[in-house]
Amino acid sequence: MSTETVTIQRLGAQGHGIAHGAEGPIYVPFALPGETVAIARVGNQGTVMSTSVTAPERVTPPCRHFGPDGDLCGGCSLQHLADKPYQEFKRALVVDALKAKGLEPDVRDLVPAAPGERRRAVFSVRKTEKEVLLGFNQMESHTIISIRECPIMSPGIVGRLEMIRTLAGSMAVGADPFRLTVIETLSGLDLAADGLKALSDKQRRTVVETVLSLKGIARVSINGEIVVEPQKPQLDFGGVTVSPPPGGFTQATREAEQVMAELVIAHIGKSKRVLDLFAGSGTFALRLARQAKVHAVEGDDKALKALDEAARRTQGLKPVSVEKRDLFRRPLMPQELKNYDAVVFDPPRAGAEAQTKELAKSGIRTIAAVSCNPLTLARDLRVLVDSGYKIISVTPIDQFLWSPHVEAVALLSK
Ligand SMILES: C[S@@+](CC[C@H](N)C(=O)[O-])C[C@H]1O[C@@H](n2cnc3c(N)ncnc32)[C@H](O)[C@@H]1O
Repeated sequence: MSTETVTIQRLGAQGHGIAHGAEGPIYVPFALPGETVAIARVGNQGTVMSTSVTAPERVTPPCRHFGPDGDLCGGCSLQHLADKPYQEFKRALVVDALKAKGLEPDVRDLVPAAPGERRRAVFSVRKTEKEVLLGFNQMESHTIISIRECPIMSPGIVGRLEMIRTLAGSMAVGADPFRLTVIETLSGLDLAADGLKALSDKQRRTVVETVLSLKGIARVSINGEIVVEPQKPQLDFGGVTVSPPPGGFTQATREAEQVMAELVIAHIGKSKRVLDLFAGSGTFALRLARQAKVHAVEGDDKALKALDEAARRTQGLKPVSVEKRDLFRRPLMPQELKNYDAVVFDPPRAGAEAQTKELAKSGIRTIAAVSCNPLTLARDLRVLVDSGYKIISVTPIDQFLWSPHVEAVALLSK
């Protein structure tokens, strides 16, 4: 370890300050561009010991768990940056990724997120002799910071943290950590635990009794199996009610989902036959089915079943068909793509490389690409642009407040 004084030049993709050292970049978490800081350095990582020049963009973090003045909760990395530069940083993640692939389309302003919007959280849990730790891993560590507040999460989750902690404690087997995904649905909280050892019959009964004694829990599942379900969890996709499978994918905020859906629907316009690829439980497919015939393709059986069931139950939708398919290994081929006028695709972080190569050979005129990873989005858009598609706009959307993650919706046509 060595100590030195550095000036921060810019923010890196993870939201860390970057100083230019003699041997390359030095990454300094919680330091901002323009700040001069004394750091303790190990390799290319610096820890701030003191600050002699403070950036005017620095603000007081709203959460007691944040940063070195808190307990280094790893849930957020950018609470110390003022709104405007924070929003510019997020937009630049998209602009820079596109630029690196030679693309300079019209990138709109970031659609911002507000505190209290997150309806989905993935907690780390561990039961110790003294207490149940429920929170997020400390930055770059396995230590769980047991949270008492969280400004990004919805009041429906934060207001029930103690209840969730009690329930998590009743599920824990030994001292091994596990993951607990909590989604606030219209009918109550949907809790899905993963990575837990099998419960004894007695422990299962305790979990069921605990849930039934509490208010506001819709369902508890463990390793994908429903343990107790006082209410079916329900989500609303543009007026269509869906019961998602345990632990299934859900957009993290309703607000971001709504913006993404509006952009996609407006672009797809009057197209009559629409393909939704990586469809999940139907976030886009079910909304689009109000105006078009939709074929939804997805790799997760249970998500697709939820989509199908919601489509059958809802009056007034155009026909919706579903197909379970691994789109990485078996993308839809140009011959199959002939049947559609428009496509929306919303892949996981790895992107949709195989599928975009086939879309590039198709005659489909209208494409909406939704992405949570600007790097793979840029790679996939490059393929489409090279085959004659024009990017009309790219809209960055903040769904993960104060993290370095950003969503984007790219609209293309040819
Ligand atoms: C980012 S989510 C989007 C889901 C949906 N569009 C939504 O907005 O709720 C990505 C989806 O891709 C699915 N998926 C992941 N890998 C896949 C694959 N190889 N083939 C098909 N679907 C896949 C996941 O199950 C997940 O539902």
